[in-house]
Amino acid sequence: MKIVFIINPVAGNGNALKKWSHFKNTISFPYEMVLTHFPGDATNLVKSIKESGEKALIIGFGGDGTLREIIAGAAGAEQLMIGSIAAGSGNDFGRGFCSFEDAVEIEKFLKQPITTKEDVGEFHNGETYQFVSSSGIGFDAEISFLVNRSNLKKWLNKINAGKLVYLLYVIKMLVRPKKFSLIVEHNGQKQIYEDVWLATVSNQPYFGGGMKISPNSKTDDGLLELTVVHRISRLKLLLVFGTVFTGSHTRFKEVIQKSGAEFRLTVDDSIFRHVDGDYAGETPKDETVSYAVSKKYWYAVNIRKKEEIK
Ligand SMILES: Nc1ncnc2c1ncn2[C@@H]1O[C@H](COP(=O)(O)OP(=O)(O)OP(=O)(O)O)[C@@H](O)[C@H]1O
Repeated sequence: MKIVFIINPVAGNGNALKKWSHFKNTISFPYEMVLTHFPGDATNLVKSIKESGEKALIIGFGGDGTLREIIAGAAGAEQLMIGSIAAGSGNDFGRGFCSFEDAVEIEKFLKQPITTKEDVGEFHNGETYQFVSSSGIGFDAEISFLVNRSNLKKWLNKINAGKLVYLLYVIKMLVRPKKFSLIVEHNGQKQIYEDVWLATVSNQPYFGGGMKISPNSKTDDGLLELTVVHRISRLKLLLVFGTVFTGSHTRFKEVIQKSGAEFRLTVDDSIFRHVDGDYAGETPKDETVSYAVSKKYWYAVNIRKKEEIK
């Protein structure tokens, strides 16, 4: 079996490359490494490994966007195992799935490779978008968009305070929110929510660098969870924001959670959208977008017992 590291040199605002330059000196097994050159490159790289039919352990060296692209390329291939070394900014992938700590852990895994068959979410809107952790519209997506293109993020990352930037944009957005009406079609029922701040569809609990937005999500149950936050005052939203790190925000009546294999969402305005924290355009006004579990699975490295991961 070949081992391929895919390194996103811009992940973690360039810290991934620095981390790799140290990490590679600790590897004592044969491997291949490849750098990504542009957004979407990781998907193409993995697709070409998939087409070769060769058995491989692919280790994403980056953040959530890198892992999403790798898994989009690997989905459906039984001969590919996917692992990661957290080298991005938020690194929620490693909170919901297994992530290698160091080269020694990879070596241990290679002696007895155990994998878990995992879900991937997808939605269609002109093209198909895959998401591994979550995809959302509204407040959170607009913040992701602003955070990711922020010079402040780069500067704060240099002093290891990158997470602060998220909080700063939450405050900025509270002053000028763009709320919307949302129609949710789910399990044969249709519900309308007014004054919606955000709607997020999750495959795993974590989002936004450690926020437990969807505490009941499981990565291999064939289900996705929808979280809607609506009809809430700015002050209470801040309170809810403070509880999302522990997952206790779900007790507020303004936070709706539903579980299912498919959600059809329609909004009354053009609203910012993200996939795994990366900007993914705007969801169109009055056009229904279906979010569902893909028919294709992927195989995650399982370096602990399943009970310990969940
Ligand atoms: N060579 C490259 N140049 C520019 N962008 C790239 C390149 N390679 C990959 N990308 C893009 O970089 C984006 C950001 O990467 P990634 O999400 O892994 O890091 P991050 O944003 O720092 O971490 P996190 O998502 O965990 O906060 C990815 O969505 C990917 O499309």
